[in-house]
Order: sequence, then C-alpha cells, then structure tokens
Amino acid sequence: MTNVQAEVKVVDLYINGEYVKSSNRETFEVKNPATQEIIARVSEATREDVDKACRAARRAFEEGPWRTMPLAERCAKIRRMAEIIIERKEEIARLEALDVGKPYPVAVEREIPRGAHNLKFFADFMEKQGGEVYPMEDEYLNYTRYEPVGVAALITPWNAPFMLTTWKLGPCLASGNTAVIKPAEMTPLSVSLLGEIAKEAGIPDGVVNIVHGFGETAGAALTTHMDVDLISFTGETTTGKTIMKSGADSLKRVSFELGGKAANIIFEDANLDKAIPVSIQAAFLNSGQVCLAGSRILVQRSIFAEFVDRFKKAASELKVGDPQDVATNMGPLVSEEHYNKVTSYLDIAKNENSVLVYGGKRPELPGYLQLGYYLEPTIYIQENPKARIAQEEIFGPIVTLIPFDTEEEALEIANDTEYGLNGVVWTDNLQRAHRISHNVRAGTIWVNCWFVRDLRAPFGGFKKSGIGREGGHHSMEFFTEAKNICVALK
Ligand SMILES: NC(=O)C1=CN([C@@H]2O[C@H](COP(=O)(O)OP(=O)(O)OC[C@H]3O[C@@H](n4cnc5c(N)ncnc54)[C@H](O)[C@@H]3O)[C@@H](O)[C@H]2O)C=CC1
Ligand SMILES: O=C(O)/C=C/C=C(\O)C(=O)O
Repeated sequence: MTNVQAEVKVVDLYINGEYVKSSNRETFEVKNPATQEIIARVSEATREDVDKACRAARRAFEEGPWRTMPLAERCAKIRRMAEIIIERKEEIARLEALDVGKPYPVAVEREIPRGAHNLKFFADFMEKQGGEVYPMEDEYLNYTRYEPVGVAALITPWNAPFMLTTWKLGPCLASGNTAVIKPAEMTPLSVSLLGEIAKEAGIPDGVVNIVHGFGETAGAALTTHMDVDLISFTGETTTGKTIMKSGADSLKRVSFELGGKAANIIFEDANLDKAIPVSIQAAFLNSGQVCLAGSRILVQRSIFAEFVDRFKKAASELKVGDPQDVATNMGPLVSEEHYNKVTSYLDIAKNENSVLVYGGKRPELPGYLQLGYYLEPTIYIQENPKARIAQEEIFGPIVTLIPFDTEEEALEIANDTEYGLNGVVWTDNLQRAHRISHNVRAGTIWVNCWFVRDLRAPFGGFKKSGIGREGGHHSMEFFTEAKNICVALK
C-alpha cells in the first residue's frame, strides 16, 4: 500500500513567470479526501493578486513576443510542454490521486497522457489551419485571418483538474492568447505545475498565469476583470449562470461546459457482454464524478432482470480503496461537503421508494482510510423517471436503473431532463441506433461505446449543459477573432 503523502506541500500563485505568495500572505488548506490529512497550504489570491495576474497576461499579450511569434515556433513550445508532461506523468498523476482522490491508474494511464495530448493536438491543429478566400471577380480579393482574442480566464473544476485545464490551455495558447488559470480550490496541485512546465518549455513570462482561491473571491475577481476578454469555464450549471452575469458588463466571450445527467439506453438486442462493463465504467469511473457519467441507465423491460443481476455482480467486483494503490478502481468522493451532498441522495432515494440493489453505505476499509469520504458503488431501481435521483446531477457513485418498454418511451425518458451533455445507446439494430442518436437532445451520443474522444469532434452540451463547443475548429473559433481583409486588385 502506498501513501505518498510525506510533507504538507506549499502551493503558490504563478504570476508573470514566478511563483509568488499572495499579497496578504493568506493561505488555505487542501485535504486528502482518502484520509482527511492536510496535504497542502495554498496561497489564496486576493483581488490585487488576480489584478496582477491579469495585467501580466495583458502585457504579455500586447507587448510580448507570444502573439507575433511565428506559429511554428509557438507551437513547438506548446508541444514541448506536452513532452514534459509525459516525462513527469507519474509525478503529476500522484498529485491528482492525492487531492482529487482519483485512482492513480486512471490518472497515469488516462488523464495525464490526455492532458499532454490536449496540448500537442492543438499545436498540430493550429499549424494546419488556413483561412477562407473569396475573390470578387478580378476586382477585389477577400481573405480571412484568425487572430487571438486577448487574455483568457480558464476556470476549471475539481474532478479532472489537469485534463480539463490543458483542454482549454492548448487552443488558448496555440491561437496566440495569454491565460489566467483558476483551478478549483480543492484540487490545485497538478495544475500548479503548469507554471514551471510552461517556463521550461520556453513559453514567455506572463503568457501563463495561475491564481488559486475560491469562486466567490478569486473567481469573481477574474470574471469581472477588465483585462479579461474571454472566459472558458467548466463546472456546475449554477456557477455558469453566475459567471455569465459577472462577465456581462464587459461583454466577455464565454464558453461553458456544464453539468450532465446522461441516459445510457440498453435495448434488448444489445450485446450485454460489452454493455455491462462499459456501463459500469460510465456509472462509477472516478466515483461517478464525471460530467459524462451514464448515471441513468434505461433498460428494456424484457432484459431488465438479467441486466440488474449482471450489473450488480460487476459493481460488487469493483475494488474501492486507496487512490494511490494501483489495484483501486474507485476512490473517495472529493470532499466532506460533496460527500454530504451525494449521500443526501440515499435518503432522497429511500423517500422516493427507490429499490436499493447494491451499495448505499460506507465500504469496509483499512484503518488509515476510515476518515475518507467513501461510498460504495450504489445502484437503485426507480420506475419513476421524474424521481429526483433520476433527474438531478448527483455527481457520485449512485446510478439509477429505469425500465422501459418501447423505443418511444426510452426517448421520452432520455430527453426528460434539463441537461443535454451526452447520451449512450446500446443496440445491434443499425437503424434504431441512428434514430435514437438523432432524437436524443445532447451534444455527444455514443453508440455501443462510451467516452471515446476524438479531439477534432465538437464537444459540449445542449440545454443547461453548456454554451458553445470545444474541440478542433470549434475551440479555434472561440479563441480567435476572424478578420476579413478585402484588397482592391485594380
Ligand atoms: N461539461 C463538461 O465538460 C464538464 C462539466 N463538469 C461539471 O463540473 C461540476 C463539478 O465541478 P465543481 O468544481 O463542483 O464546479 P463549480 O462550478 O463549483 O466550480 C468550478 C470552478 O469554478 C470556480 N467558481 C465557482 N464559483 C465561481 C464564481 N462565482 N466566479 C468564478 N469562478 C467560480 C470554482 O472555484 C472552480 O474553479 C459538475 O456539475 C460537472 O458536471 C465537470 C467536468 C466536465
Ligand atoms: O473529454 C473531455 O473533453 C471531457 C471530459 C470530462 C471529464 O473527464 C470528466 O468530467 O471527468
């Protein structure tokens, strides 16, 4: 068993190429959610610190070499960041396991390499971009340039801090913008390293800045700052609403990736040998703290009993434990507050007459994990798709199984939600797969698979799951201003 915590780490702000303390020397503590031990003291950005970071980013944008640097040179530096991340992936993954409680294997095999890929992908992508050309007979020629917008605020949540921050930083930097990053207060460790990684890769000072702190203080100072031109935010839908209001006075451009409550629809002709293990992942990866989680499983009634038995057995085989242990499938929830929120749904489920199939309590764990925020993988059956556990984003290891009879009914239940981030469908009927994909109102539909990502594809949500799209040219459009140049040829 590994317990990597050795000493309490010191995490500072990264402003204009240097790690610095906050102006009033205040810090906040970060805990290991597996043990409740204090693992870090983090400099808490004041309004003045956020102002310094934004002004550094503005100067680096206006005066520095970044925006005007040849594209190939800029992209080479971003690719170098990606290489350094791969060189340091074990260290970064350990940190992600430490403050998020994410199982180390998930971090080291999946999310940190994806973080590196996020940067490399957008460096490669930007180098291949051309523009539009519109000749007007022989008299005029129009051509388009894509120029950076300015200073971007990149605000990210705690569930996949490194991966989600680099997903924004890649297109932001490759387009020639500068950035002020604000990671979630509970999980600043891995993102904090992006300062030194940027420096080592030769990114000029001021291009990447990192401020730590709470949403209402550091976050609000950032989203109202006059030097910030655009905000790329991933987090809760309610926070998105607040940020939209904060950015309104200065007309900031926004891109929002918000919550989800995906339907994972299993038809009677589905290959259950594939559907069950993938649905287990979709429900319990990162303890269900995944925006794309398949947290409502709609199962055709003719196979419902078989599905429940097999799904329950597969859930019982998940190993819940120390996130640093390579054998662990499921770690703790991220914090006491989140644990209280998630476990409040156990009572809600009971009051709604949901049938508990599996879990619903703290797992038996070794002594040193006794204070961890653990919950067993938990499965309910609920006939009523309007029940709160079938409607609200729980963001924990609680999944609701809902039986249905017909395709029409499945579609109606799938769409009966305020969210629309993604959906999943399992069927061997090609026509039905397309019909369902066209009619579920969500930004991504996975057919006979889940969480397969091609970074060229649009990614984002319908309804309350977001505004705008990220990925490929969608990210590029967000992070650039299109300029048309019209030249008289005569
Ligand atoms: N659609 C997507 O791609 C994804 C969405 N999410 C969503 O994120 C949520 C979980 O993450 P949380 O960290 O709880 O989200 P959150 O909305 O509480 O916080 C996200 C970030 O926003 C900051 N923030 C909070 N209030 C703010 C304010 N008033 N002004 C500026 N910044 C503020 C926080 O400090 C944090 O850095 C879930 O709803 C999940 O579905 C998570 C991952 C991916
Ligand atoms: O693949 C993406 O771009 C987003 C993925 C989101 C998560 O990994 C998550 O919410 O955990």
